[in-house]
Amino acid sequence: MTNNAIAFNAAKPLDFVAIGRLCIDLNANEINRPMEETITFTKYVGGSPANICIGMSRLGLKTGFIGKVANDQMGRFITGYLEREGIDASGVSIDRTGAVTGLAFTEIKSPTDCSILMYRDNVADLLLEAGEVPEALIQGAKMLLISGTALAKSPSREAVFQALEYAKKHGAVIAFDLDYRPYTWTSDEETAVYYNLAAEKCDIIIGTREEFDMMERLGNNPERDDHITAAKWFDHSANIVIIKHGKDGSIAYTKDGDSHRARSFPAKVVKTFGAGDSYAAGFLYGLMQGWTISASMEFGSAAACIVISSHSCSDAMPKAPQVHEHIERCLRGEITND
Ligand SMILES: Nc1ncnc2c1ncn2[C@@H]1O[C@H](COP(=O)(O)OP(=O)(O)O)[C@@H](O)[C@H]1O
Ligand SMILES: O=C(O)C[C@@H](O)[C@H](O)C(=O)COP(=O)(O)O
Repeated sequence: MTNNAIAFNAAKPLDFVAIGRLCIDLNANEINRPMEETITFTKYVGGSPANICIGMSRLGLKTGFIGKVANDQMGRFITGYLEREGIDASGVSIDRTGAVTGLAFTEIKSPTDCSILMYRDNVADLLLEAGEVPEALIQGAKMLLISGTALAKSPSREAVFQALEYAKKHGAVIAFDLDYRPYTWTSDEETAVYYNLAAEKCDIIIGTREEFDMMERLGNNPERDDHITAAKWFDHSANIVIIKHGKDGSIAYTKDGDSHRARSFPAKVVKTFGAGDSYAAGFLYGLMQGWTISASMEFGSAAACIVISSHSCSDAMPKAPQVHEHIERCLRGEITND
């Protein structure tokens, strides 16, 4: 059960470092209601790359984070949480300009009808500068994860490209979770340009069908064919491209011409957000254990299933035995859909 698609440098002390947004999720307590009627929320650390990093740490890996937080109670809540989770937060800078922490208010109208109301004016995470990216942290890491939202604005855009350069220089495997959030971007053309420029440098690219559509702008792939989508990236740096299809599962393509499908597991869904982050954490963890692509995808799908059956994203990230047990229980037919 080994994978030959990606080789990690075992001599490096840190398994995984992520760069990008650190935010707050305020998840509705009164579920199955529109936001207009929601009164109370529970606060969690959020932001897609933060969730993935927390997931990797919970699974037992040595992790670090590179980002920027507001110089206030929210910023300190985030860094305190990262440290308690065992994440090296030495790469997290503190804003000195009066910027604020991004907030994501989640609306849970039904298990399938969820949306997020984002407050992202003057947010600290997009102010991370290239000069604040610690080369030593990336040099010491087996894998770097980047996330698309950090490309939306300067200076965090340049910070991501700086991190990519350090990762290339020091031989870290680069994973890209597309994490496309339209509200952060101003033009479709600009979005596609920067996503494509970053993706060219990455070994592993993970995104939903819709996210890849945004990058292709349907130009050469009007049928939205997953294989055509993936093939393009093998002419650049990619070894693995994963296209996610929500409840319909996911498909991975590898540079050697193989493809692997993963089904989703049955779930008692509370809300759908957090699926992608937990899937990425579980999948990348599996790869780092040397598992096959299929076994890693199965593990990611089960981790996603656990998180969407819970109220939070970050706080619900499972430990490895919990994911294995979940797979066993699903295989025994003990967990069914709603
Ligand atoms: N309703 C669901 N039931 C069970 N698993 C799901 C469901 N939605 C998503 N998943 C799992 O999470 C993975 C990622 O979800 P997806 O919705 O494609 O990503 P994102 O959250 O980034 O939009 C899927 O491949 C699947 O394994
Ligand atoms: O990424 C954010 O800013 C919000 C997240 O913390 C949020 O909980 C979420 O949307 C998770 O995203 P997904 O895993 O892609 O569904």
